[in-house]
Amino acid sequence: KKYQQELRFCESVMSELLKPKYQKFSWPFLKPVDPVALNIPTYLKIIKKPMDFGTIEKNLKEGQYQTAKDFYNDAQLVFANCYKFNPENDEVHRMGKQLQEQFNTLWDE
Ligand SMILES: Cc1ccc(Nc2c(-c3ccc(O)cc3)nc3c(C)cccn23)cc1
Repeated sequence: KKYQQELRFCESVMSELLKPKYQKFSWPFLKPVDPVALNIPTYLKIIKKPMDFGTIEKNLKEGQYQTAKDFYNDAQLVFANCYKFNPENDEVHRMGKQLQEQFNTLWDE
C-alpha cells in the first residue's frame, strides 16, 4: 500500500517536470548525454554513472525503483553529473540549477 502511494508520488513529480513549461531549462536532461553528438569525448571518463530523466521515467514505468528514495537519488545524480561536468558559469550548469530547484519544490510538496 505505502509502496504504491510512494510510486504514484514519483510519477506525479515526473509528469509535472516533463511539462512544456519547464522545457526552457529541462531539455538537456530529458535524454542520455550523447558525448559524440555533443563533442565531449571526456564525458564518460568524468561521469561514472550517467543519468537523465528519460531513463528515470523508463525505470519508473518498468518498476525498477524499490523505493521513492531510489527514484530521488537518480534524480539528484542527474544534477550532480551536470555540476561535475559543466563549469559554474556554463549555461547548462545554470539550467541544471533551475531544474533541481523545481524538482526539489515538487518533492517537498
Ligand atoms: C562543449 C560542451 C560543454 C558542455 C556541454 N553540456 C551539455 C549537456 C550536458 C548535460 C548534462 C551533463 O551532465 C553534461 C552535459 N547537454 C547539452 C546539450 C543537450 C546541448 C549543449 C550542451 N550540453 C556540452 C558540450
